Amino acid sequence: MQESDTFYIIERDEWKALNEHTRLTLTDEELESLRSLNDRISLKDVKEIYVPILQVLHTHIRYYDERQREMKILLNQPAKKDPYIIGIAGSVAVGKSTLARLLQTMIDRAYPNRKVDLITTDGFLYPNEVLKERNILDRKGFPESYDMKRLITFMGDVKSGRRNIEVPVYSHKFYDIVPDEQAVIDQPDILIVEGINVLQLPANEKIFVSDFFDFSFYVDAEPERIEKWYLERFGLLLDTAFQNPTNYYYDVAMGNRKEAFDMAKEVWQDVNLTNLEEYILPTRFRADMIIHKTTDHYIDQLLLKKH
Ligand SMILES: Nc1ncnc2c1ncn2[C@@H]1O[C@H](COP(=O)(O)OP(=O)(O)O)[C@@H](O)[C@H]1O
Ligand SMILES: CC(C)(COP(=O)(O)O)[C@@H](O)C(=O)NCCC(=O)O
Repeated sequence: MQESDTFYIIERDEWKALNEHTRLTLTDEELESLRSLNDRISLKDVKEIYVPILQVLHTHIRYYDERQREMKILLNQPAKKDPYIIGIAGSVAVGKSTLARLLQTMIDRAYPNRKVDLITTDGFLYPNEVLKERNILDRKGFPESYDMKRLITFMGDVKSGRRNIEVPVYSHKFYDIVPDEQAVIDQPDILIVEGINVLQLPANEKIFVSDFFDFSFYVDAEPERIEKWYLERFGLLLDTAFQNPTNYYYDVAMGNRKEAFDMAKEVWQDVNLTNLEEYILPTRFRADMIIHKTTDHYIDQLLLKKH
């Protein structure tokens, strides 16, 4: 196994060998139901990559529980457990939400008595109306397009066990925050927080979102590959959700297909790639684990923080 000062650098073959030591197993039916989350996730990946990831998380969660228990005794505090928070960062279209849903399902299976919730930080984007007012509608996803103060307050509220916390909901279909709709987070035992910005330092705040993370992932790939996945997803949406007359991209879907893809390529180049290079990639080494993907989402290497 190779290593740098801060990371173990583990090639796929070495990583999958770890599965031989893991006590966590999944039945064939469980594996099959995980795949139904995204029919392109291979069962081989679940066995070779995600089960050992779960084992790493399991080790961390066990020590977290133990430390919490001892600290509460030391401080004479009631024996209540603070939620364990997992962050997932990476570019737009790199596969964060797919990983988040997969981990949520797997953790749910591994800890049947714990409540595992998932939120995405796009709910903390300012509504389009505010972005327009500030003249930054074309900067959606950049640091200034998020209400970071609200996100950080949310993180503190979850950690301190507040009940029924309301979180705004973003719709990719409407390309905007959905008015009058809220997701409710109510004292989860484990919370997964997924978003391009979760390892960033907010401009006007003194603390990081990641100060609240107990473990964090960064999903990594070469930008040319991510662009391909972005365009593939765009093509899929052109044929489905965008066909709905209420969709933000309805006119694009009804128009010329080549022009639609030209527009998507421009958005990738000017918005998402620029954001990746300037603001997302620099946060990569803050993660506890970096999952590196190559062609067709094939995971070829994992980096695990040593300390
Ligand atoms: N492990 C994977 N295997 C196959 N396809 C994947 C995988 N992860 C993501 N994808 C596909 O890549 C695209 C982007 O994934 P998504 O999870 O929506 O990314 P993000 O949340 O980072 O924007 C989607 O079309 C998704 O189906
Ligand atoms: C809402 C987002 C900023 C967040 O992306 P996500 O983390 O959900 O992949 C992104 O999907 C987005 O809308 N970017 C703006 C440019 C575009 O239309 O792709």
